[in-house]
Amino acid sequence: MVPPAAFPMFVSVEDARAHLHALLPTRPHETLPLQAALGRTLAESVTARVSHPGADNSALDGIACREADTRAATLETPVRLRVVGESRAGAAHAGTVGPGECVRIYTGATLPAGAEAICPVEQLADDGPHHVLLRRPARKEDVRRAGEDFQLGQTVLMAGARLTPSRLALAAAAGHAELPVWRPWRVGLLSTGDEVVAPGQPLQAGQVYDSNSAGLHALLHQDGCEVLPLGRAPDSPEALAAALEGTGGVDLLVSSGGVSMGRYDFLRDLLIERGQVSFWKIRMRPGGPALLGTWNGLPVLGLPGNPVSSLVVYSVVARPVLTGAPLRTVRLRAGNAFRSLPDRAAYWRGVVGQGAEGGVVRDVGAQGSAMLRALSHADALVAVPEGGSVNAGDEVEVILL
Ligand SMILES: Nc1nc2c(c(=O)[nH]1)N[C@H]1C(S)=C(S)[C@@H](COP(=O)(O)OP(=O)(O)OC[C@H]3O[C@@H](n4cnc5c(N)ncnc54)[C@H](O)[C@@H]3O)O[C@H]1N2
Ligand code: MOO
Repeated sequence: MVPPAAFPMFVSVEDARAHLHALLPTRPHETLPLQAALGRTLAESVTARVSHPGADNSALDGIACREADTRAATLETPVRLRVVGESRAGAAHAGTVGPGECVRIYTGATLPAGAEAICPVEQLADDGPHHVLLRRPARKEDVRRAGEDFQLGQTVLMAGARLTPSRLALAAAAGHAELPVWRPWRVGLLSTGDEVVAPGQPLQAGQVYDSNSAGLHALLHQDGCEVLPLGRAPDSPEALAAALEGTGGVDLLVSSGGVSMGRYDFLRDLLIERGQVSFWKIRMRPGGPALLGTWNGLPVLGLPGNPVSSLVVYSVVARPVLTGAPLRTVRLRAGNAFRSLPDRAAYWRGVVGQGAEGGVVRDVGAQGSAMLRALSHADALVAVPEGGSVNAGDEVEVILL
């Protein structure tokens, strides 16, 4: 009888993510000024310290007045109003606007008491020094209401949000000069294999250039991680163990290669025999052989060596865990048939386009695990659940890359 494995095997994609999440340490917060926080993840929700706008104000340069006074205004029969003052951004008119009166007002300036509508300068003509003629009615829609964007005390950004330029602008408008963010994940990145050579070096027969480091480094960087490149380790248990020891305090080591069924797949042996394994093999294709475990307390995500597989497993399993945000998915019509095996979810490399009835996704052609050129054309992964089969024209779940 074959003894049961001492660790989970053939886990689902969801379980693989949960295992990775469970292995990662808790990170400290830090507080950063807005200009340093781009791309970081908020550690606490942000509440507004002011309302925005702070008061009813004008969306246009023009005059503010009582709307009812101006309803009859046309080009031929303009309405005449008396100008009783001026309201500028930062210097509001103190008085009240009465019937038949208006104040000159500028974009962003507080609406004076009594006025509730705006007529822009393009629709005005001066009629002597103290009067204006309106060629059309003033409109309430051109008043920006106090708090219409957000209100004092309202939560404007949720913990876990990735800080984009527009979110930094929002935080500033809400009165925050600095924000609490998580320290970025520190990730060591290692390629394994005797045959793997740094690009730019001469290539001997049987060798391949290290594409995994280039692709994974870029993905990690895009996801806000601090990457420590550890280069390449040959297929020897000693060299691999030395590489695992030399990671200098990273939160996670991401490696590629050496996790499948071969005799020289030593990363697998090291973690199984001398480390701890959280799981080996994921019910997904490509990327099935991936392995997760720890080496002296260091979490190690062993991605498969095949170039497409390593990038796809990272994107599907590791990305949502490291960013703390769900993958961006859409449902689109399939431009061709997609299927999966009974016991594996499939992630087809696809390209999103426009069909007669809206968005459509087609496969990029070559789906082999070493076909990087086809992957480079893909902007999406078509996710087909285990045992699934999708016909052209059906709706399918699409992960945007
Ligand atoms: N008998 C079986 N063989 C294989 C299975 C299996 O289930 N049974 N699984 C296959 C699948 S699926 C994959 S994926 C690969 C994964 O293998 P490893 O993770 O052990 O990776 P290696 O054997 O080290 O390399 C595989 C392939 O990838 C190339 N490679 C490796 N590292 C890099 C790199 N940094 N840059 C570019 N290319 C790289 C390597 O040269 C090999 O061609 O196993 C299958 N086999
Ligand atoms: O992950 Mo292997 O992904 O099918 O080549």
